Amino acid sequence: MKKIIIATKNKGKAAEFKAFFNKTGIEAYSLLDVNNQLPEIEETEKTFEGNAALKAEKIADVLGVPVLADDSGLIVDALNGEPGVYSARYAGEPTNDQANIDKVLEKMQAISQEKRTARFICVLALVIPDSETIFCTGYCEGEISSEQAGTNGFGYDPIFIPAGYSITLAQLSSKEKNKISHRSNAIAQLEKWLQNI
Ligand SMILES: O=c1nc[nH]c2c1ncn2[C@H]1C[C@H](O)[C@@H](COP(=O)(O)OP(=O)(O)OP(=O)(O)O)O1
Ligand SMILES: [Mg+2]
Repeated sequence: MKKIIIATKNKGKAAEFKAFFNKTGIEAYSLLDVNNQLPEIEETEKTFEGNAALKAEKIADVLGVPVLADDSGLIVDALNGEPGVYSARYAGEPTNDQANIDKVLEKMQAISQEKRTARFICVLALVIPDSETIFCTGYCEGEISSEQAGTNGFGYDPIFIPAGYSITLAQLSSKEKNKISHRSNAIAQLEKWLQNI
């Protein structure tokens, strides 16, 4: 495979995928780089797998080339798994990272630090025309901070302290985040598939 489209409009995700594919010699483009008229995709499924497949398949149908999609989110134990599959629109649409962070912190105000366990999940769907869809899943364990800190990364990074650290993902460099993130764990599995394609 020489070229892949990442079916995302999220700049933060696109940058993380490009950093990875740069090292493999596969050219990676996100939907932010593609000029074609592409359909708006409504994420109507109730699972990460469902939405990842939906995003990859719709774009692959139009472009006819290999497409990788990422559906990801934050799972907070004390919130019964919320925001989960609805992470991007937790505080409503259009997506607003700061409003989402504020909503999580607000709902967790009364929860003590030892009960603030959480994890990020990343489900990747790789669609290669005329072949079966491949799924890979990665996790990053950690906890929700009491206050937001840091400006790197995107999404919920400013309130997520990865296990074994005392600072948030948004206080780590992109290189450090990419060593431990749910996305890089999922990509590590994908790499094994890519070697055989
Ligand atoms: O590494 C991460 N660091 C912080 N937050 C993250 C991360 N990974 C996912 N998240 C959050 C962002 C968004 O609130 C939701 C993903 O939603 P999700 O629909 O998969 O992505 P999206 O709508 O931003 O872009 P797109 O669908 O075009 O790929 O989880
Ligand atoms: Mg989305």
